[in-house]
Amino acid sequence: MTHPAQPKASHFINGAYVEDTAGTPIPVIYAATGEQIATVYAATPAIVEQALSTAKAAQKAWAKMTGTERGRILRRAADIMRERNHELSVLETYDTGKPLQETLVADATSGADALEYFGGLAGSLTGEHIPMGEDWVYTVREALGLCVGIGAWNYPTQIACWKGAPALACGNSMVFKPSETTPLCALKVAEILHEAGLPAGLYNVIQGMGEVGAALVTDPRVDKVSLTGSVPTGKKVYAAAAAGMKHVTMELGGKSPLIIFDDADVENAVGGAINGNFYSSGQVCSNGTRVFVQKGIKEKFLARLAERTGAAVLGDPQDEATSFGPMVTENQMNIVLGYIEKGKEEGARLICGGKRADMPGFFVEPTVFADVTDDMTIAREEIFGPVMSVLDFDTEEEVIARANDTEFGLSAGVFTNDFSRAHRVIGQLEAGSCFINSYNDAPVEAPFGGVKASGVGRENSKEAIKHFSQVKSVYVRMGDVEAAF
Ligand SMILES: NC(=O)c1ccc[n+]([C@@H]2O[C@H](COP(=O)([O-])OP(=O)(O)OC[C@H]3O[C@@H](n4cnc5c(N)ncnc54)[C@H](O)[C@@H]3O)[C@@H](O)[C@H]2O)c1
Ligand SMILES: NCCCC=O
Repeated sequence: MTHPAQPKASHFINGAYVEDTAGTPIPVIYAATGEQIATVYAATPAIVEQALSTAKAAQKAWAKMTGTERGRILRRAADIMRERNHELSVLETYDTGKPLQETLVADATSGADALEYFGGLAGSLTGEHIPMGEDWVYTVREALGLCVGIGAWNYPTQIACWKGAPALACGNSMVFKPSETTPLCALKVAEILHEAGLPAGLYNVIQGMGEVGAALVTDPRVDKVSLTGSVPTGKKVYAAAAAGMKHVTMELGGKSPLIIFDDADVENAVGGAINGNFYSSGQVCSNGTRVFVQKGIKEKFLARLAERTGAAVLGDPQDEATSFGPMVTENQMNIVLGYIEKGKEEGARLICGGKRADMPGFFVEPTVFADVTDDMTIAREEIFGPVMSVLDFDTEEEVIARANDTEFGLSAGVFTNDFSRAHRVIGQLEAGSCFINSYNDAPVEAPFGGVKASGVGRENSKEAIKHFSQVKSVYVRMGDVEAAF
């Protein structure tokens, strides 16, 4: 019998599902059991062409509609997503393995927030009037044209919406390629947008691996590329986009610092460290995986952390009582287990976890290492799994320098009851998305993105509008034109 997660077809183009079984088959594996639950096919060159030409053709009429008309469709799509939250969350759980307890509150709901927020902004995208004596300049905020979105596998619904909603609000069209690991959820986003009244051709989803992504990025009809992925992929995609002088947004990886001072509320700091390391089984780009703890509270912090981590419920992700799911794939599990072995070999002290869980599926126990030093592999490389490194520090000055000593700069957090110190420290941290006495909040109203190797541009908030539109300026002369001859 066909699994309920099997989509009607692999691609969604020009307002309808499209299949082309000549493409490479992509198995969809449910991470909690290892069972194949669906198959999609990578886009053939014919499918890539169909998606790009349809998106190119549809965009101009969409940009001519008023922002209010465009926004109404996005807000309708948000309402449908909220009505279907349970069904979409179950699918997200099949796609990623993340527990339903999480997907019910963090995925379709976050996608709906983006559609609602950018739908609300669409009618207010105006230019300005600049007086120049009796002459004047006016500016117009215009769409970029045809945008490509390429997604990572940890938040397939959210990424499809975080890119699609601002792109469409500004009058662009989009071809979105989900990660080949989680190809299912973006198709539902496309289906819902069209059900809400989006004209055909404006939001298309095609499947495939890196080659399909590369074919999209290098196509001369494409005006903008927004990638969520790793730093190595980001470097390739950014270079390819630059060759065609395209706009980019790069949402990439991180190895973010979370700094806990002696005066912090220990219970809150432990909660922040758990949210910043074990949510989505550690598969979150902004995770604060280098937890710097001031020596005075180190042992108290570790004891409470081990106790609370021991309360994680590993199990069937579709059971709402489960609070901790598997790694997305067997490969990702093996990468994470490899890092855990490295941590042990390099002399970090294992506080809890440290191995594959004894159950079916790709589960790795939530793992905490203490006495981690800055040079250890687990403190330098992005693991993208449930492995927390706890490092000691003495002074504020020292911890700021060590926190910044990385190529990455996505996020950073500080826990302290001294608010002058909190702002002083955050002000010196090289990171794009920061937290004080909290960790990993990502509301649509706040800009999200990194500095240094972690990325270029911002998603969410009014900032995202700047990255999906451009400004035309028009000088208007009211008098005669003077010329030299
Ligand atoms: N900053 C953020 O917002 C954010 C959010 C989620 C994940 N991430 C990062 O994503 C990474 C994990 O996701 P992943 O393993 O799917 O990343 P990845 O870099 O392997 O792949 C990302 C996407 O890029 C595509 N791709 C690969 N090569 C390409 C090429 N040459 N041209 C065009 N597209 C290409 C892949 O098919 C996939 O869809 C982590 O590093 C994580 O930190 C960042
Ligand atoms: N909820 C924000 C997740 C973004 C990165 O993985």
